[in-house]
Amino acid sequence: MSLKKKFAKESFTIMNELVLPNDTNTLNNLMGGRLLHWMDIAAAISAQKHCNRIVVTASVDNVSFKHPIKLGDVITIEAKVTRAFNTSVEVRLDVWAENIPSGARQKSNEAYYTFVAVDQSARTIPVPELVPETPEEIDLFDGALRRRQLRLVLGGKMHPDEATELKALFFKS
Ligand SMILES: CCCCCCCCCCCCCCCC(=O)SCCNC(=O)CCNC(=O)[C@H](O)C(C)(C)COP(=O)(O)OP(=O)(O)OC[C@H]1O[C@@H](n2cnc3c(N)ncnc32)[C@H](O)[C@@H]1OP(=O)(O)O
Repeated sequence: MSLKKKFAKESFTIMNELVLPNDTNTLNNLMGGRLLHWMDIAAAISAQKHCNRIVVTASVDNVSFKHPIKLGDVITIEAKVTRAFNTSVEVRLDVWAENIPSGARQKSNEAYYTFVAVDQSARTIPVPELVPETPEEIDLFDGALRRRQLRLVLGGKMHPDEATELKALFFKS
Protein backbone atom coordinates (compact mmCIF):
# COMPACT_ATOMS: atom_id res chain seq x y z
CA MET A 1 0.00 0.00 0.00
CA SER A 2 1.49 3.37 -1.00
CA LEU A 3 1.58 6.12 1.60
CA LYS A 4 -0.32 9.38 1.09
CA LYS A 5 1.97 12.20 -0.07
CA LYS A 6 2.33 15.12 2.32
CA PHE A 7 3.14 18.82 2.08
CA ALA A 8 6.00 20.50 3.93
CA LYS A 9 3.59 22.82 5.74
CA GLU A 10 1.98 19.80 7.42
CA SER A 11 5.17 19.22 9.41
CA PHE A 12 5.70 22.89 10.35
CA THR A 13 6.46 23.16 14.06
CA ILE A 14 7.20 26.14 16.31
CA MET A 15 8.69 25.65 19.77
CA ASN A 16 9.43 28.36 22.34
CA GLU A 17 11.76 28.09 25.32
CA LEU A 18 12.74 30.61 27.99
CA VAL A 19 16.46 30.57 28.90
CA LEU A 20 16.55 29.98 32.67
CA PRO A 21 19.58 29.93 35.03
CA ASN A 22 19.84 26.13 34.82
CA ASP A 23 20.29 26.38 31.03
CA THR A 24 23.31 28.70 31.14
CA ASN A 25 27.07 28.56 31.66
CA THR A 26 29.07 30.74 34.06
CA LEU A 27 28.90 33.64 31.57
CA ASN A 28 25.07 33.55 31.73
CA ASN A 29 24.96 32.36 28.11
CA LEU A 30 22.78 29.48 26.93
CA MET A 31 24.80 26.25 26.78
CA GLY A 32 25.14 24.87 23.25
CA GLY A 33 24.16 21.36 24.31
CA ARG A 34 20.88 22.60 25.79
CA LEU A 35 20.01 24.33 22.52
CA LEU A 36 20.86 21.18 20.51
CA HIS A 37 18.55 19.21 22.82
CA TRP A 38 15.65 21.63 22.26
CA MET A 39 16.34 21.58 18.50
CA ASP A 40 16.29 17.76 18.55
CA ILE A 41 12.85 17.77 20.19
CA ALA A 42 11.40 20.39 17.81
CA ALA A 43 12.82 18.51 14.81
CA ALA A 44 11.52 15.16 16.11
CA ILE A 45 8.01 16.60 16.52
CA SER A 46 8.18 17.91 12.94
CA ALA A 47 9.43 14.55 11.60
CA GLN A 48 6.72 12.71 13.53
CA LYS A 49 4.03 15.00 12.10
CA HIS A 50 5.24 14.03 8.63
CA CYS A 51 5.71 10.32 9.27
CA ASN A 52 2.92 9.70 11.84
CA ARG A 53 5.39 7.22 13.24
CA ILE A 54 8.05 6.97 15.93
CA VAL A 55 11.27 8.51 14.64
CA VAL A 56 14.87 8.34 15.86
CA THR A 57 17.59 10.89 15.27
CA ALA A 58 20.05 9.48 12.73
CA SER A 59 22.33 12.51 12.33
CA VAL A 60 22.79 16.20 13.00
CA ASP A 61 24.59 18.31 10.41
CA ASN A 62 27.10 20.93 11.44
CA VAL A 63 25.56 23.55 13.73
CA SER A 64 27.32 26.87 14.27
CA PHE A 65 26.54 29.27 17.09
CA LYS A 66 26.56 32.76 15.60
CA HIS A 67 25.85 34.82 18.73
CA PRO A 68 25.73 34.06 22.46
CA ILE A 69 22.16 33.69 23.72
CA LYS A 70 21.58 35.35 27.07
CA LEU A 71 19.82 34.35 30.27
CA GLY A 72 16.20 35.51 30.03
CA ASP A 73 16.06 35.40 26.22
CA VAL A 74 13.14 33.65 24.56
CA ILE A 75 14.15 31.05 21.97
CA THR A 76 11.96 30.33 18.95
CA ILE A 77 12.72 27.17 17.00
CA GLU A 78 10.98 26.58 13.67
CA ALA A 79 11.20 23.13 12.10
CA LYS A 80 9.92 21.75 8.80
CA VAL A 81 10.57 18.59 6.78
CA THR A 82 12.43 19.46 3.56
CA ARG A 83 12.43 16.06 1.88
CA ALA A 84 11.52 12.46 2.53
CA PHE A 85 13.64 9.62 1.18
CA ASN A 86 12.85 5.91 1.77
CA THR A 87 12.76 5.54 5.54
CA SER A 88 14.32 8.88 6.49
CA VAL A 89 13.40 12.55 6.42
CA GLU A 90 15.52 15.71 6.55
CA VAL A 91 14.28 18.49 8.84
CA ARG A 92 15.40 22.10 8.53
CA LEU A 93 15.62 24.19 11.70
CA ASP A 94 15.79 27.96 12.13
CA VAL A 95 16.45 29.39 15.57
CA TRP A 96 15.92 32.95 16.85
CA ALA A 97 16.72 34.51 20.20
CA GLU A 98 14.62 37.44 21.45
CA ASN A 99 15.08 39.83 24.31
CA ILE A 100 11.46 40.60 25.11
CA PRO A 101 11.94 43.88 27.09
CA SER A 102 14.02 45.49 24.31
CA GLY A 103 12.32 43.68 21.41
CA ALA A 104 15.74 42.81 19.93
CA ARG A 105 15.50 39.58 17.94
CA GLN A 106 18.27 37.86 16.03
CA LYS A 107 18.78 34.66 14.09
CA SER A 108 21.06 32.42 16.06
CA ASN A 109 21.25 29.07 14.26
CA GLU A 110 20.27 27.04 11.23
CA ALA A 111 20.64 23.28 11.05
CA TYR A 112 19.51 20.07 9.40
CA TYR A 113 18.58 16.98 11.40
CA THR A 114 17.85 13.56 9.87
CA PHE A 115 15.30 11.17 11.36
CA VAL A 116 14.50 7.57 10.52
CA ALA A 117 11.00 6.14 11.06
CA VAL A 118 10.87 2.88 12.98
CA ASP A 119 8.18 0.43 14.05
CA GLN A 120 7.58 -0.97 17.55
CA SER A 121 10.42 -3.46 16.98
CA ALA A 122 12.82 -0.66 15.94
CA ARG A 123 12.76 -1.85 12.30
CA THR A 124 13.02 0.96 9.76
CA ILE A 125 9.80 1.64 7.82
CA PRO A 126 8.90 3.69 4.71
CA VAL A 127 7.89 7.34 5.11
CA PRO A 128 5.38 9.37 3.02
CA GLU A 129 6.77 11.30 0.05
CA LEU A 130 7.08 15.07 0.55
CA VAL A 131 5.70 17.47 -2.06
CA PRO A 132 7.35 20.93 -1.95
CA GLU A 133 5.08 23.86 -2.91
CA THR A 134 6.75 27.25 -2.46
CA PRO A 135 10.00 28.35 -4.22
CA GLU A 136 11.81 28.15 -0.85
CA GLU A 137 10.52 24.61 -0.23
CA ILE A 138 11.60 23.58 -3.75
CA ASP A 139 15.13 24.97 -3.12
CA LEU A 140 15.36 23.08 0.16
CA PHE A 141 13.98 19.92 -1.49
CA ASP A 142 16.57 20.09 -4.31
CA GLY A 143 19.48 20.75 -1.94
CA ALA A 144 18.43 17.91 0.36
CA LEU A 145 19.77 15.29 -2.03
CA ARG A 146 23.29 16.77 -1.95
CA ARG A 147 23.19 17.23 1.83
CA ARG A 148 22.06 13.60 2.22
CA GLN A 149 24.96 12.38 0.07
CA LEU A 150 27.47 14.48 2.06
CA ARG A 151 26.23 13.20 5.43
CA LEU A 152 26.13 9.58 4.23
CA VAL A 153 29.68 9.83 2.83
CA LEU A 154 30.90 11.41 6.09
CA GLY A 155 29.02 8.77 8.10
CA GLY A 156 30.67 5.97 6.12
CA LYS A 157 27.30 4.88 4.66
CA MET A 158 27.97 5.86 1.04
CA HIS A 159 31.01 5.58 -1.19
CA PRO A 160 32.05 9.00 -2.55
CA ASP A 161 31.78 7.63 -6.11
CA GLU A 162 28.02 7.17 -5.57
CA ALA A 163 27.52 10.80 -4.49
CA THR A 164 26.86 11.97 -8.05
CA GLU A 165 24.79 15.11 -7.31
CA LEU A 166 27.30 16.20 -4.66
CA LYS A 167 30.29 15.65 -6.97
CA ALA A 168 28.55 17.61 -9.74
CA LEU A 169 28.90 20.71 -7.54
CA PHE A 170 32.69 20.44 -7.76
CA PHE A 171 33.42 18.72 -11.10
CA LYS A 172 31.89 19.80 -14.40
CA SER A 173 31.39 16.89 -16.82
C1 LIG B 1 2.10 11.52 15.13
C2 LIG B 1 2.49 12.88 15.64
C3 LIG B 1 3.17 12.75 16.95
C4 LIG B 1 3.62 14.05 17.53
C5 LIG B 1 4.13 13.79 18.95
C6 LIG B 1 5.47 14.39 19.07
C7 LIG B 1 6.22 13.79 20.22
C8 LIG B 1 7.60 14.20 20.12
C9 LIG B 1 8.48 13.51 21.05
C10 LIG B 1 9.88 13.93 20.85
C11 LIG B 1 10.71 12.81 21.25
C12 LIG B 1 12.16 13.13 20.95
C13 LIG B 1 12.69 12.09 20.08
C14 LIG B 1 14.17 12.27 19.95
C15 LIG B 1 14.70 11.21 19.09
C16 LIG B 1 15.93 10.60 19.70
O1 LIG B 1 16.61 11.16 20.47
S1 LIG B 1 16.27 9.02 19.22
C17 LIG B 1 17.76 8.63 20.08
C18 LIG B 1 19.01 8.89 19.28
N1 LIG B 1 19.03 8.11 18.05
C19 LIG B 1 19.17 6.78 18.08
O2 LIG B 1 19.26 6.11 19.08
C20 LIG B 1 19.24 6.11 16.72
C21 LIG B 1 20.28 5.02 16.73
N2 LIG B 1 20.53 4.55 15.35
C22 LIG B 1 19.74 3.63 14.78
O3 LIG B 1 18.81 3.12 15.37
C23 LIG B 1 20.08 3.24 13.35
O4 LIG B 1 21.41 3.60 13.06
C24 LIG B 1 19.14 3.96 12.33
C25 LIG B 1 19.21 5.47 12.41
C26 LIG B 1 17.70 3.50 12.54
C27 LIG B 1 19.59 3.56 10.91
O5 LIG B 1 19.62 2.19 10.92
P1 LIG B 1 20.52 1.34 9.87
O6 LIG B 1 20.46 -0.07 10.20
O7 LIG B 1 21.83 2.01 9.70
O8 LIG B 1 19.61 1.50 8.65
P2 LIG B 1 19.93 1.60 7.10
O9 LIG B 1 19.02 0.59 6.50
O10 LIG B 1 21.39 1.54 6.73
O11 LIG B 1 19.42 3.07 6.80
C28 LIG B 1 18.11 3.43 7.12
C29 LIG B 1 17.97 4.88 6.85
O12 LIG B 1 18.81 5.61 7.74
C30 LIG B 1 19.56 6.55 7.00
N3 LIG B 1 20.81 6.77 7.70
C31 LIG B 1 21.60 5.84 8.22
N4 LIG B 1 22.68 6.42 8.77
C32 LIG B 1 22.54 7.74 8.59
C33 LIG B 1 23.32 8.88 8.92
N5 LIG B 1 24.48 8.77 9.57
N6 LIG B 1 22.88 10.10 8.56
C34 LIG B 1 21.71 10.23 7.90
N7 LIG B 1 20.92 9.20 7.56
C35 LIG B 1 21.34 7.97 7.90
C36 LIG B 1 19.77 5.87 5.66
O13 LIG B 1 20.11 6.81 4.65
C37 LIG B 1 18.42 5.26 5.43
O14 LIG B 1 17.53 6.24 4.95
P3 LIG B 1 16.63 5.96 3.63
O15 LIG B 1 17.57 5.84 2.47
O16 LIG B 1 15.90 4.65 3.89
O17 LIG B 1 15.71 7.11 3.55
